[in-house]
Amino acid sequence: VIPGWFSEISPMWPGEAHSLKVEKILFQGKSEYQNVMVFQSSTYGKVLVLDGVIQLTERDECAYQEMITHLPLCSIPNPKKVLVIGGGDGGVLREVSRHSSVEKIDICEIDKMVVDVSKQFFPDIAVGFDDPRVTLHIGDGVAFLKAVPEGTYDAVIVDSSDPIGPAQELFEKPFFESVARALRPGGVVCTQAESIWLHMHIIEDIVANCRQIFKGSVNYAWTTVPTYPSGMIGFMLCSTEGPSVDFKHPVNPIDENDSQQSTRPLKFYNSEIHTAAFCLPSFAKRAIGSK
Ligand SMILES: NCCCCCc1nc2ccccc2[nH]1
Repeated sequence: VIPGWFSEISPMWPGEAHSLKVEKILFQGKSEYQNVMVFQSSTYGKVLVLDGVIQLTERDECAYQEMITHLPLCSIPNPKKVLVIGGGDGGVLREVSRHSSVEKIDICEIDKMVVDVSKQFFPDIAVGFDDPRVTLHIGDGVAFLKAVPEGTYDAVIVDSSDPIGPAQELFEKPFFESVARALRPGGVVCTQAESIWLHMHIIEDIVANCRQIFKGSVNYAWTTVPTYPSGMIGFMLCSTEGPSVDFKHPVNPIDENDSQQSTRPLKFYNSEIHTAAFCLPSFAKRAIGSK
């Protein structure tokens, strides 16, 4: 351990560790589910850490939040009802609320401490909770989805941490089946789907499960996030049987004159990077291969 530095050491990425210079530790706590820490970094703003794993930094969270939200929502013509599983920091809610067609946003986050800490230390991210369309449920997303009537949502966004910890079940087949049941025909899901550099086997298993469960499109996309291990993270984009969805070509662009564009313009997402996100290096195309 180097004094004044935080290193992200984990058995999920053996032999490597991204480090950030620490100015000051702002919060340390233990919730029912995990250790929670916030620190002021020297160059990436404030940082949220759960069980020693970096979840977001103020400087690069836009890349993750904007892509995980707009890749699905810009791929269908008129999203009305959206469910967020995880996402307790509020960043996905902030991005979903840019879509004026959306009438209802449900969010199910298991750890209340994540919500409270985000509101206290990351107000520009937790601003998402202020939207009147949002209903917050504190609980397990697996149980929440079992109680949801069939065909309720146009889109589900699974903004989870990694498979080791509270989010483990969100990477397993039964959960994907319950997501498919909760979506309307031609509905879409976007999940946090790890890195092709670190977790290709996990991704292959997820893709195989999704190909069995989602009879529409199944695509892997990715974005760069400097403070995530390997500097990138991927997304699984799937649609249910019904009106076809071409994830690679946004049919529902963010309307430029939407209220937030003037006060809070998009920092990362645009329609070109939407399409580019689905381009994969050859080793990943071979392993994931979509027709
Ligand atoms: N090693 C990559 C981790 C990716 C984390 C993404 C993430 N981490 C979260 C924590 C709380 C709420 C929503 C979150 N979304």
